[in-house]
Amino acid sequence: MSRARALRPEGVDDVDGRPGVTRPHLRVAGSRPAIDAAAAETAADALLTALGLDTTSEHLARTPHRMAQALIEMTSSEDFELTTFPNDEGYDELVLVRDIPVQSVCEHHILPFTGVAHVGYLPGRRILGLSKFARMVEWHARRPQTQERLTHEVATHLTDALRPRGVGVVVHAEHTCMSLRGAKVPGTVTSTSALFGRLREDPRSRAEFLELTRSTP
Ligand SMILES: Nc1nc2c(ncn2[C@@H]2O[C@H](COP(=O)(O)OP(=O)(O)OP(=O)(O)O)[C@@H](O)[C@H]2O)c(=O)[nH]1
Ligand SMILES: [Zn+2]
Repeated sequence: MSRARALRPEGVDDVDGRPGVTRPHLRVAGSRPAIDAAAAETAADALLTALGLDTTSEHLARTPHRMAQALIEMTSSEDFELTTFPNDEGYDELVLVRDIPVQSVCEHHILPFTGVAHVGYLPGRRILGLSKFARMVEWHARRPQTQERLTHEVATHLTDALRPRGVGVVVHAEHTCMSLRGAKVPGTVTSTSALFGRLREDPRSRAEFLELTRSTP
């Protein structure tokens, strides 16, 4: 099953003949093969055993199952319909949805990173259903990621879907691979941004966007 089909450039592709409703497009890297939950559980059992845990004990008997299910849940996003509307009023100021929760997993350690995303755009011919900003962030976050790629993917997705005059995405997140292990620096926040169009090129729009998205979790 393909995750979704590619959007038409103008972002008015349809789902079941409904104009303005699209589904997320394929990732540049290609769609992911089907998840094998049974194999994941067997592998989790082997990993726990290799770590010296007794998965035959009553306490841990279902831990390989839970572990596999938890990892599947944290790295699987649900498709959604991306509803857009015509910008009949010609609204041309910034639309910004702030503090969207980010829950992702770093692809280097398969450990969570969490924080917030601020997503905004300067509308062109179409506007986006407000709930879809959060769905879009979640869709790109629920897989092994880097924060940079996540930020860029959301900005690209919004650009493809709406062809707006400008797009800006800022993500502030804490990586548990840095806070709980390794460097062990809890409280460090990584900030990333992707700015396209006027939000990148026009100094006033850029400054306004960055000022409004400065806050961290
Ligand atoms: N750029 C980027 N790096 C990340 C992200 N998530 C984790 N990393 C980093 O990926 C790097 C992997 O480096 P390695 O040296 O191979 O891994 P490691 O030996 O576990 O490194 P330490 O974490 O320093 O102990 C680490 O520096 C992580 O902090 C991310 O979203 N973006
Ligand atoms: Zn990591």
